[in-house]
Amino acid sequence: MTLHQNFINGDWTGTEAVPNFNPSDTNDIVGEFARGDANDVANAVTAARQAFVKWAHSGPMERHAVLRKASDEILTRKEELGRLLAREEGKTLAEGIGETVRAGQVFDFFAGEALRLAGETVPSIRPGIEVDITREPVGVVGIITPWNFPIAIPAWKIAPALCYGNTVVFKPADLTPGCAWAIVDILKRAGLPGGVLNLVMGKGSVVGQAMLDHSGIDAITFTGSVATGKRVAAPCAEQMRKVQLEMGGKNPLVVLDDADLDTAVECAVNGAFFSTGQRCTASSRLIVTDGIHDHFVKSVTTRMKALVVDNALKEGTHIGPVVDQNQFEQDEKYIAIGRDEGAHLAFGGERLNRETPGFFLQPALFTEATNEMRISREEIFGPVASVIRVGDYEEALAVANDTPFGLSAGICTQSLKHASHFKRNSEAGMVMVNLPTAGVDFHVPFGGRKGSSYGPREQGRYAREFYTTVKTAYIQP
Ligand SMILES: NC(=O)C1=CN([C@@H]2O[C@H](COP(=O)(O)OP(=O)(O)OC[C@H]3O[C@@H](n4cnc5c(N)ncnc54)[C@H](OP(=O)(O)O)[C@@H]3O)[C@@H](O)[C@H]2O)C=CC1
Ligand SMILES: O=C(O)CCC(=O)C(=O)O
Repeated sequence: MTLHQNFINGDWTGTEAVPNFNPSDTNDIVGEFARGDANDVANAVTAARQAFVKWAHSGPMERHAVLRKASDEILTRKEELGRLLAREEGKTLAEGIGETVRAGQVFDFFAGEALRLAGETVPSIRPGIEVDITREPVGVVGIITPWNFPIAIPAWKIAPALCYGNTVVFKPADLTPGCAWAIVDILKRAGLPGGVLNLVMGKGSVVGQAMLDHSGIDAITFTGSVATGKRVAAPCAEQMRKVQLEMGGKNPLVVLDDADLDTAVECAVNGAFFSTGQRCTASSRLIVTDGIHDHFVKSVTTRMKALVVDNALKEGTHIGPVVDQNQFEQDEKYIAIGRDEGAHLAFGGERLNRETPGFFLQPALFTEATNEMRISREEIFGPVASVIRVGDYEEALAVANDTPFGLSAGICTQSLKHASHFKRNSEAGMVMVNLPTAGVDFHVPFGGRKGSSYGPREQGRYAREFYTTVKTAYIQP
């Protein structure tokens, strides 16, 4: 089996390798991937610092060309890369291809942005002086990504980093190195100079920690759990470097009496269970008013019974496996906690046996849940959702906002008054009306409030707030 090596200073390197398993079929080894260490991180940082001198001053056309070529190749190979994604992460093939397309679109967007770099000239308050405001790259950016969007999240961090003239040390999740390796290989062949993008695969506790400890990294962008996010933030504050954290969610979907039932059910099922519920934007709290509650629960349950949970690569599968044994145990643990707390397991929650040995879990729906229960407050990150019954819109809004998180929030209603009020008063970074809480556009800001996010927004033009630093120059000609 081919060894997929790390990529440092323009060279493939590394001999120690570990197999990467398919969560739909643990007999299937996706590939052998190198595991780096602190020494590799040090070499990658040195290479990135050296390459920064030139890349920071590269012209917009050079950056545009590389990003554009990468986009073209990702889109051309979307079936193959989507299959790799589904095989290593467990999303269905359709979801894997969809995410690959999203990654291609992100590179295309930032290829365009590279041609739109601009500054401002403003008159000074002092006569005869000119003031220029320009943006410069931050330097060497450390990128640490999770397993749940193994091609889209690396894309929406790497593309803006390169677009704005930064160089990169990239550590993907240990569970999903295949997509990360493919993106780096594509960018190398797209003409990126050596050292501009360095890939160090391996464990967070080793490679990620070495990145946090290395003073040669100027900024760190991270997506993952709250616990790790806090570990990333602390040394960044200590060393006064820029940090951007995208973490968990406990996203509410409010369903009001006047909602269109079919729309509400689709939003709930898609938001809560698609991608096996492994999305930080998943709707894990379904907050439903009294009048529609019983119809809603019945219809969601009926819809859940029709979901096919099976091998991610099999045609007809709606829900793939949980990503690995650890996550499976976490999901099972929370299902037990929900029962112990007194919520009613209305459907699902059991392990499923399929033709291939994988981590298949029947999506679970709790009813009679309260917002105080741990299943309503802590991120489970699996196909588990709870229905919380409320009396009216005001109570629904209060419950929706009563959470340590604030990433995405949704409402299903036909009332413009309630939709507008919710849009204004929801304490979340993203609000959806008659749409699932998960599934976002690639060209607009992504991020949340409270415990969900820290630092500037990701994606779209707003990404430049993190990947650039502003310089104000005063000139007396
Ligand atoms: N909100 C979100 O988007 C996501 C949330 N999660 C949540 O996190 C839980 C655990 O998933 P997991 O992937 O382990 O999430 P983590 O937060 O542990 O991992 C995210 C990334 O951080 C790395 N990392 C881990 N420890 C350190 C460290 N000490 N220093 C620097 N980097 C580190 C990981 O490396 P490694 O390769 O070793 O994992 C991975 O690349 C999930 O059950 C879920 O609740 C997970 C993924 C995404
Ligand atoms: O819902 C989406 O489209 C994106 C979700 C995401 O980025 C995440 O789960 O980390």
